[in-house]
Amino acid sequence: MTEHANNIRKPRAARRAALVELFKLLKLAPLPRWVTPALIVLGLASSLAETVGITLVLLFFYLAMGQVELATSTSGLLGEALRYAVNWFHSSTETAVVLLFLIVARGALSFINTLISARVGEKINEVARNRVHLQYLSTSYSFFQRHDEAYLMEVLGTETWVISGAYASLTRIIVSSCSVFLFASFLLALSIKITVLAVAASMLVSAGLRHLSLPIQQLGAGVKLVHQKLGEHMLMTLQGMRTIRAYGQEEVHQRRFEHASTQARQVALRLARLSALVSPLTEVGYLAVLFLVIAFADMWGIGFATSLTAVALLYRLQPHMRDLEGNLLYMAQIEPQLRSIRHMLSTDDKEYPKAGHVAVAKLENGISFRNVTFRYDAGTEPALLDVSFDIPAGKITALIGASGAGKTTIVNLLLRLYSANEGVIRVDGRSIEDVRRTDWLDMLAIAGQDVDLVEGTVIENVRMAKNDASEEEVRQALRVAGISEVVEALPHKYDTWIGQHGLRFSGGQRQRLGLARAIVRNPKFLILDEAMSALDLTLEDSIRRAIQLQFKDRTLLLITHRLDSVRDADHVVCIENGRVRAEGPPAKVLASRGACVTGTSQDDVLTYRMRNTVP
Ligand SMILES: Nc1ncnc2c1ncn2[C@@H]1O[C@H](COP(=O)(O)OP(=O)(O)OP(=O)(O)O)[C@@H](O)[C@H]1O
Repeated sequence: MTEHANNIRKPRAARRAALVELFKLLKLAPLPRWVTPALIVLGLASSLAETVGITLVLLFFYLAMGQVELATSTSGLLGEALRYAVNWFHSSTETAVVLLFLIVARGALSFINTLISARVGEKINEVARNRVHLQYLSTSYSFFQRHDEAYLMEVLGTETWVISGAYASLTRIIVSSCSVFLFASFLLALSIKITVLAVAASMLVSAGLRHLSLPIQQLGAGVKLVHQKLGEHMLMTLQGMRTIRAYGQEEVHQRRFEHASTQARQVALRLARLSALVSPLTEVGYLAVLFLVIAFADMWGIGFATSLTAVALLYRLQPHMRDLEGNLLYMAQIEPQLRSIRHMLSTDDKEYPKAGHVAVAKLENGISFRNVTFRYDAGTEPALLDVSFDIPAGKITALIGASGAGKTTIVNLLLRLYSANEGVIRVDGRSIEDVRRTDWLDMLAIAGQDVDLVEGTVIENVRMAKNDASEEEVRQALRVAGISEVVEALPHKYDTWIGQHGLRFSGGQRQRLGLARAIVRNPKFLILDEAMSALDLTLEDSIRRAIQLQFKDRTLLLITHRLDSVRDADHVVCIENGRVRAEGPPAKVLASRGACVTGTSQDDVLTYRMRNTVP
């Protein structure tokens, strides 16, 4: 599903919103106080060098042609300045040297400006990227259930890069505005009439050009959506490679990808076409202003030298106006991206797991669920309803029940991926929400039927549970999980690359790697959620016994469909349709009829396994 957070604003509102979003994002990496004034001063200095340069170019030509009187006949304040300059520069060579100096100075100023802007922009990018990543790791787990993976990838992987572009654009807007201001001042110093005419005509051109804003901005939002769609297809191909090939769906997926890819090209092309129009249209518009000024200057009887200076100033003003228009349009275009980064970073609309404050280091009495009700989504049927049961410390508790009964939901609550809507879960008598989350998670480990192996080596995967585990600890954990011989026989042993999702290993081998990961943590509370469902019964028996031996006197929660495992347990809890059906010693629970028994018969085990081992 594609996220639709892209309501289009009016261009002016979008530009303003983009600037507001950018200023809010700039707070992420507070800028040194000198940055903005320095950028403005540099912008002004560079524009001053340019405007003075233009005046000197004219003087250079007048001197070279031996027509110094043209310089002195220029009107207004600029005329005064030229008359003053004539006293300083006696030859065109002297003027050329100063001109060269001004050109070099302008280049140096613009270089420094770009460097500062890039440095600040990249810093903000980095901080924003890190913050978004941290946000992903720290918000509630349900946040991810509500958001599209491709959208999350797009925001973190692509959109955070936009901020430096936005900042560069902002600095260009500052510099161009400084230039426009200085050029306008020089023009004003030359002739008020010409300035009024040029400003009025320029405003008309600018207003016309802004008509391009809305379509460009809409296409900007469109680019964001098609990129996201393309991302979804990429993820589907990479994550579903095995299924796609098993069902011969390559052609269908290629067709869908190509369709999304074509859409991406078309939208990008339309955007490029419109954006490309900005520059020539601006040029034509401002050239029209220039001709208008020439015509009116002639009509008003303004002298040649004054008209020529005005034309030179207006001509050089053009690129700055183009730059200003282009950057304002770019701001409108990237507003949706800036908005989604800010949305992702905002903390007001998100929930965070409670950190808890009570320190815990051991589990002495056990865990109790009391009248716990939990819904994954508000308004839906509860996955657990008024559930009360105990997991005694230092004992093996088997959690049984038919598929969909609510067993994994109980584990999810224990892992604090979610919080109960009603009721309370207690750890040694204290609410699990009050217990310090990090302490609690340090005490437990989980292995499940779906093993979340990550791309990396065997040893890296096992060490995910304990970063500083020694090689000996890893070896021992692999031994208890019954996988050490398999790993030792591999050419690269512990450094074997396990491939995407561990697909270089069989399902049962993957589960045993997951078990080794849980074991290496040496937890006080071990949860095995059908962690051996892909193993043959003999192997499962021997590993289970090895684990029980290693974790003797620790708290074990086994979610299983195996009758033998249930019989071996000290305590059994049977869940049916989100409610506790029975609880007590194995003999008592297994004697009850219904879901508790059908969920654990050997026949069920086989049916279950056949179902789960189909590729
Ligand atoms: N992330 C989720 N969002 C919404 N509903 C969910 C989610 N996970 C599970 N459910 C629903 O909650 C109910 C209990 O699911 P749960 O995974 O706890 O069952 P289970 O007993 O572990 O099943 P199984 O033995 O098949 O793994 C089911 O109706 C399931 O559809």
